[in-house]
Amino acid sequence: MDAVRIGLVSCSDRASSGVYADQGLPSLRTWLTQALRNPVTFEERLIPDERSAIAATLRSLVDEVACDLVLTTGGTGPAPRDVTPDATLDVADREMPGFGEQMRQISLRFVPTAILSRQVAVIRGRALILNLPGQPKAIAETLGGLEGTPGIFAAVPYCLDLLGGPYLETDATVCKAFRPKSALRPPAG
Ligand SMILES: Nc1ncnc2c1ncn2[C@@H]1O[C@H](COP(=O)(O)OP(=O)(O)OP(=O)(O)O)[C@@H](O)[C@H]1O
Ligand SMILES: Nc1nc2c(c(=O)[nH]1)N[C@H]1C(S)=C(S)[C@@H](COP(=O)(O)O)O[C@H]1N2
Repeated sequence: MDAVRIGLVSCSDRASSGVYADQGLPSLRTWLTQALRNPVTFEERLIPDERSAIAATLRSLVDEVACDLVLTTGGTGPAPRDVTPDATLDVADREMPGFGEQMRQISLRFVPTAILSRQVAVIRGRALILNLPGQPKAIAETLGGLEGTPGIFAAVPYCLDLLGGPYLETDATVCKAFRPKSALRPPAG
């Protein structure tokens, strides 16, 4: 099975300064560890809501650390210090608007304020970068979806195929990934 390197970035002034314990990185790591069958190396960063620091972290994770996928959490709202989507667009080669659209649709089933998230997804080089909201419970909600509505992670494996990345295999009880039949490989033992 292909090895995969995943960058996790928690953008939070209060968690990064120790006001509260960060729950963003553990929530991301837990969900991905349960969902993926591939051997995964996580690269974790906890940083304040500073646009230049977030952009530099994303560039480093993709260009130097060679992450195939990067997920951020936090800083997607309208408050002045919520700048994660802006920093993500700063490092983008191309936008993938479907991810943000689908996340807001899913989140609306949980909170009416879901539309306040400006979250984006972009491609940089051969990597996919996804913004998730800061509420720790929003991570499982948006990645995994809910009854009848697939979460956004269902589309990530095929997206990485198309970018020339590793072939991701998921545990279907956590996340049923979709690929066209022509892109399917026989399941690895
Ligand atoms: N990394 C995190 N770890 C734990 N809880 C968090 C984290 N980020 C957000 N939260 C929780 O979600 C709530 C809403 O998140 P939001 O991103 O609006 O935080 P914030 O008010 O911008 O502050 P900060 O950026 O300092 O976390 C916070 O009040 C906090 O309870
Ligand atoms: N699934 C989910 N999405 C959510 C939320 C949530 O609790 N669950 N909170 C919303 C709220 S209240 C805000 S302000 C935006 C932005 O949050 P952020 O600044 O923490 O990224 O995400 C929204 N999306």
